[in-house]
Amino acid sequence: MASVYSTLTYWLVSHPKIANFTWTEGETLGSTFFFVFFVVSLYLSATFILRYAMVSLPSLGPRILKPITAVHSLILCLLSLIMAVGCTLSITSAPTTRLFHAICFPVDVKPKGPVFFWAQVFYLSKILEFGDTILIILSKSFQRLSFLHVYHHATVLIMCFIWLRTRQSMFPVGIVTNSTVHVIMYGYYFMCAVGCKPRWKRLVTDFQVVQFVFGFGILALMFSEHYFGSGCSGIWGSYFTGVFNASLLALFFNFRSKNYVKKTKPEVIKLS
Ligand SMILES: CC(C)(COP(=O)(O)OP(=O)(O)OC[C@H]1O[C@@H](n2cnc3c(N)ncnc32)[C@H](O)[C@@H]1OP(=O)(O)O)[C@@H](O)C(=O)NCCC(=O)NCCSC(=O)CC(=O)O
Repeated sequence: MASVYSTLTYWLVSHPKIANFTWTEGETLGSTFFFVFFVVSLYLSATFILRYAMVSLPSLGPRILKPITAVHSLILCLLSLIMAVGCTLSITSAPTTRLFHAICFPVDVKPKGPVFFWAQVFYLSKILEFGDTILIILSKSFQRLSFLHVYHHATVLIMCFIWLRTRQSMFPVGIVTNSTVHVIMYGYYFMCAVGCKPRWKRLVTDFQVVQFVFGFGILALMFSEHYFGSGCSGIWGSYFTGVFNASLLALFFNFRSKNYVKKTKPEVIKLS
């Protein structure tokens, strides 16, 4: 057990590429406002154009699409697992006095080291998640191309860029919780794609809702430390995350009530 822990810690935290990672605006891959603007615009316009082009084009068919969808979901499931473990170890293997940094970075924090490395991987993984949208469109499951889906995929990339750009406190906890939820979510999608649709779809949605509620708890802790304690880095980024979190919570409550809450039929009053 100890050797598994030390091997994982070496490959996911202490490896020189991770330990010496520095996020530098304009130098690190995807680290400019232009990049984010370009990628998000490309995503939105490609989604819009493909969506309408596919109306008159034939669907690729499940024999081609299902294996691609399965591989895509499996890759994201495994990548999410690696990010969840990597970021957790990066937080916990730091000296105990720095554990609180997972919630509140000092105001003069430098964007380097393992936690920032995992934030960069997490940020780039959000571009890989755009594949979900392409697969939905190619399969012509247009009812699944919801506002929630497109809004989430586009805005989450902007949020991750802001995390890095503002050295935003709290993002390590965000990476661990979201990656953990995505292990379950992409596991669910993988099983759907290989033809064994799980019965625990509702549980996936509930985990997603819990992560947003939990996010508010952490946000409150961070704000209290920022305004009544020694101060935390990236406070304006935290406001963005808070608003995004609230909008997703509202959209997921709506999704939940539409998908799982049983509709009771109005009682028929018998007139005798
Ligand atoms: C249970 C959910 C995860 C998914 O709900 P859905 O209604 O979309 O689920 P569903 O049962 O229709 O999905 C099954 C279908 O998805 C296909 N499928 C498989 N892999 C996929 C992938 N990587 N992307 C998109 N679709 C995929 C399967 O082949 C199957 O098709 P077939 O039915 O033909 O066999 C839910 O909680 C949810 O998140 N709903 C919002 C919709 C959404 O886009 N979520 C992801 C981004 S939001 C997010 O990610 C928030 C977060 O950060 O936690």
